[in-house]
Amino acid sequence: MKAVIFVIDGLGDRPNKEGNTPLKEANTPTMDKIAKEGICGIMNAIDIGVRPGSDTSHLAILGYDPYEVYTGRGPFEACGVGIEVKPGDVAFRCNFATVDENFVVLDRRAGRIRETEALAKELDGLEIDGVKVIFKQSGGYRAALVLRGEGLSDKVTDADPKKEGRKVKTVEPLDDSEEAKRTAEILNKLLKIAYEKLNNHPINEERRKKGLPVANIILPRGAGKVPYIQKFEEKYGLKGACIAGTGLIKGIGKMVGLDLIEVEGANGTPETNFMGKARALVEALEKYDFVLINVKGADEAGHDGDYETKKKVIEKIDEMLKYIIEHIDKDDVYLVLTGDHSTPIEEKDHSADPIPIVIWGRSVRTDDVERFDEFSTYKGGLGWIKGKHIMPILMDLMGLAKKYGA
Ligand SMILES: O=C(O)[C@@H](CO)OP(=O)(O)O
Ligand SMILES: [Mg+2]
Repeated sequence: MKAVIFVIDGLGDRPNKEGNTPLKEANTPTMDKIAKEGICGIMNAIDIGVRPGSDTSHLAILGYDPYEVYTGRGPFEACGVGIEVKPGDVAFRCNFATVDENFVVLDRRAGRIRETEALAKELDGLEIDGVKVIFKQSGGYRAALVLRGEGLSDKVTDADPKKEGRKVKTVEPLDDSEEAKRTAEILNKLLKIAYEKLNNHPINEERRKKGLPVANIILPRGAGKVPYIQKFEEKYGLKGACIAGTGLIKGIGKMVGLDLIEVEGANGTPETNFMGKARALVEALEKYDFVLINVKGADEAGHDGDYETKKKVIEKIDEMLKYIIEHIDKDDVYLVLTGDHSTPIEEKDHSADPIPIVIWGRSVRTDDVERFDEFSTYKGGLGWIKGKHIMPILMDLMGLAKKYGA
C-alpha cells in the first residue's frame, strides 16, 4: 500500500457576502467525487485556533511536532534552494521588497518580481565582520540567507515588518549574548549594503522605466539554526518523495529525508506546471511508498486578495486530480487531499480557519459528504482532526500501525 498527501496551499477561505468561497464556487467535479467516495472532515494542522505558517503546518502534517523540531523558517528555505545549513550557521528567509528612501516598505514582494537571480548574486559571497554571506533566490521574490562564521546566534528579531507602510525594522538581539548582538549588527549592516547595491541596479532601473516596483531591499525573517529532525523513512519505514514548486516545501521535504522530484515549470505561482506535477506524482508512485505534493498558487492568490485567481487555481488542481485518480490504483494507494492552512481573501494572510480534508482509498468508511468545501466536509466521518493525526491514520489504513498494548 502507498500514500499521497496532496496539500493545496492556502486552500481554506471565509464566506464572502454571498456566502461563497473560491473552493465552494469553483467547478471541482473530481474533488467532489473524491469527497463522495472518501471519508471527510476538517483539519487544523497545528491546533484549533492556531494560525500556522506553511513551514510549521507541513511539519505537523508529516507527523513532526513543530514545537519540538522547528527552529525557524530560515533553515528550511535555505535547504530548499540547495544551501547546506551547517552547525553554527544562522539561516533566514528573505523577501526582495520595495522601500522608499526612508526604508518604508512600499511592497513586501516587490510586485511579485519573477527574476531575481542577478540581484541575489550582488549579495551572495559578501563578507561582513569576518562572517560570510550566502544568499540565493528561492523562487521569484523569495530568497534564503545564511550567515556563516564565528560567534553567531539565531536569537535575533525579523527586519520584515510584515505589512506595507511600515519601516524596515532594525534587527535587535533577543537575548544579551555577545553572539546575538553581533548577529543583529551584521544584519543591520547587510540591509544598508543591500539597499546601496540594489537600488540603482540595472534591473531596477529597467523596472522603474516600466513603472514596476523595484526590488531594492531584502527583508530577513525566521532566523534559525539547523534543526535535528528524524528522517521520514526511519520514522515510518516508508520511502518518500516530495513534489513542490516553492523552496520552503522543498526544504521541508529534504530536511526530513524525502527525495525531491523536480518538475520543469513548477514555480509556486498560479501559472505553475499543474499537469507536469500530476504526471510526476503518478510516476513517483512506481518507485516510492509515499509522496508529499504541494501546489502553492491558491495561497499566493489568497495573499493578494484575488478571489477569481484562487478559484481558477483550484479548478486547475481539480484537473490534476482527475488525471491522478485515473492513473492510480485505488486498491493500492491512499490519497489524502487537504491544505496546510486557510488564506482568506479578506485577510490576505493565513488564518486558523480549519480546512477541508478527505481520505480516499480502499475500505475507508465512506460518509454522506458529496462536496469538497469548507461547509460540507465537517459533516464527514473524520470529524475535526489535527495535522498530527494524518500519518497515524494512514499508517493504520496501510496496515503498518504498531499496536499499542498486547
Ligand atoms: O512565501 C510565501 O508565499 C508567503 C507566505 O508564506 O510569504 P510572504 O507572505 O512573505 O510572501
Ligand atoms: Mg501555506
